[in-house]
Amino acid sequence: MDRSDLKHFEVADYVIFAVLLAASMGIGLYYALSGGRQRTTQEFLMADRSMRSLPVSLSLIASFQSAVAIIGVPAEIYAHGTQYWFIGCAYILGLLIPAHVFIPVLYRLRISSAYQYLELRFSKAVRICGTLTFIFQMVVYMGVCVYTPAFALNAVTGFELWGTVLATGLVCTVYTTMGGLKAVIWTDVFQTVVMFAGQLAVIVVGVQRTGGVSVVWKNVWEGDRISGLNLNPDPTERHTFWTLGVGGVFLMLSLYGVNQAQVQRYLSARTEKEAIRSCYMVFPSLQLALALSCVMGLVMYAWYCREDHSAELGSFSSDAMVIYFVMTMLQGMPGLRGLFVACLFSAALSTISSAFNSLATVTMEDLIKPYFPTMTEARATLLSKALASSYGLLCLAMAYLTHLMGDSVLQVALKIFGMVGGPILGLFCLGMFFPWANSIGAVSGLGAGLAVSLWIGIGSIVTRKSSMRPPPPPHCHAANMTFVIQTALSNSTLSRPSGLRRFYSLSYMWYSAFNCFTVILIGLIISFLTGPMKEEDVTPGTIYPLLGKLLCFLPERLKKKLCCVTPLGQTLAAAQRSPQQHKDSNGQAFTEQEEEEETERFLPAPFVEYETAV
Ligand SMILES: CC(C)(CO)[C@@H](O)C(=O)NCCC(=O)O
Ligand code: NA
Repeated sequence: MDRSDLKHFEVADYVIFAVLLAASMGIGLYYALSGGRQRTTQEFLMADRSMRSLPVSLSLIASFQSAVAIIGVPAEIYAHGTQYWFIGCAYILGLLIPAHVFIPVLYRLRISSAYQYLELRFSKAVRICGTLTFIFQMVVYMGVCVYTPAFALNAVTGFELWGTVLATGLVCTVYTTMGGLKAVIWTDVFQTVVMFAGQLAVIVVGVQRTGGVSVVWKNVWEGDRISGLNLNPDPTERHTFWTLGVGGVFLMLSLYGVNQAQVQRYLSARTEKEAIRSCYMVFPSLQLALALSCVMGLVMYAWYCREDHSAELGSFSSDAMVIYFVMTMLQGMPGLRGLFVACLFSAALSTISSAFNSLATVTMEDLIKPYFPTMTEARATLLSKALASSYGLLCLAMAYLTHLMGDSVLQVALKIFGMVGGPILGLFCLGMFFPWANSIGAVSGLGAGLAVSLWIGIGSIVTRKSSMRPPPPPHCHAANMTFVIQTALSNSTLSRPSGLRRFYSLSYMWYSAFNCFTVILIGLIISFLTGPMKEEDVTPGTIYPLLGKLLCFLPERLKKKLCCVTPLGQTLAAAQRSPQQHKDSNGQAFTEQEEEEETERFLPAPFVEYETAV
């Protein structure tokens, strides 16, 4: 196909794309002018804690479903078959655990930033380390998110690369800064719908042009794209049921359990029940999103395996190939190319806006407010807006860094989640599940976890060349044989890595779990060496009695000795009873039902100060 034709967009395409941008800006403007007009940080950063579960759930899936997933997952399926789809299994525990463990603890503490938890449980120093790690994670991830759609579009259609990056960053900065979290959540809802519509359009047109569902199925089956359950226990095998279904749970926990972008949404819900319900509602939408991207990869394979396209596709990375496929497929269908571009940008914008807002929140709540307790609300809000927009500019700079990396974008994003998100998950688990962990243990654990994760991560990049798989086959029947031979050859010539190399070749899907356990292990060892925390020193409400629940068969006395029995409701009641922990203690007993409305009264001392300072 003629390259110039790929660049050809009709009026309808421009209109659809313009509608997306205008609607996003419009929502931002609406929330800038309605409600409290974004004059308090409670509104700007927490949406007045008034959200219902449906918008929150759509916003939750939008946060980590960016153009990386829209392009990267089909590219993965096209090249390596449907094994990646098994990550859907990880969504079950990966959402149930946040809903029933992390949300109850964090929601009842009435915090604004997830990292406030770390101060309550450990100390200021741990909180600051946690916050800085999170900022690092999100800033690097944001770079990948803005860069991906711009790069892929540029490679295929010749769209101006840095112009696209700049436009994404600016539009997003404007509506995020104007409308606060309410605008972020409602634009997410709209953008998620556009995202699904765009993917669906490509699939429907693609199946039809390839010759119907049966032809697609026949081609992908003969091309060996439908992967069975791979139960190989080797942890260096990139995608198996274990790496995806078990390692994936930890990836999901680091994103849906403790990542500020998500925690902030849970906290913006009007009740704890509503927050939990929104987490449940993520499950079907996330499965749908995964299914759409996987099917798109299969349709793409079915289309290209009919004849030899290597001349056409030769120069593209597999990510750019996805865009090339879509643009070819939607040729001559006015509006649909525009819809797909809108889909890519919806995915990117909804992720970046969550990142901006959560970054502004943690910078404000964790790094600025505690040190300027007398700051007026007006000034704090102005500063939050300034922060949201400066992170916007920073993300443009990070896009340039991603430009220099060059791996499959999906792999880059998931590696960032595992390398930096894994240790943060470990820190929260250490605090919530292990009452003995102390502050020194937490800081050393996090430090050790980050060091080990950077070691493996960088080691894997340096030694990567040798472990790369051969490129995907250009067509299914004939070329399939050469593919099999190539794979067999590369497997035999590539002798099993030994020693450090084997360590470096750990599947990136294990990064979250591995780094989480490193933090817990080192954290516990250091805590026991420096004197474990005593139960009475732990701030009530910050421990989830996981061990108590897991060891429910042990006799009560032994469990008490292990100090892991206090259920969450009782710890809150204890906060109320203990005078040095709680200022407005009035000795009144409370029942489970009252808890929801009453938590504010049972806040431990540090909170009462925050809340009154606001
Ligand atoms: C984060 C998961 C695994 C959750 O389903 C998925 O959305 C994904 O693969 N995301 C890739 C990163 C991104 O889309 O930015
Ligand atoms: Na998104």
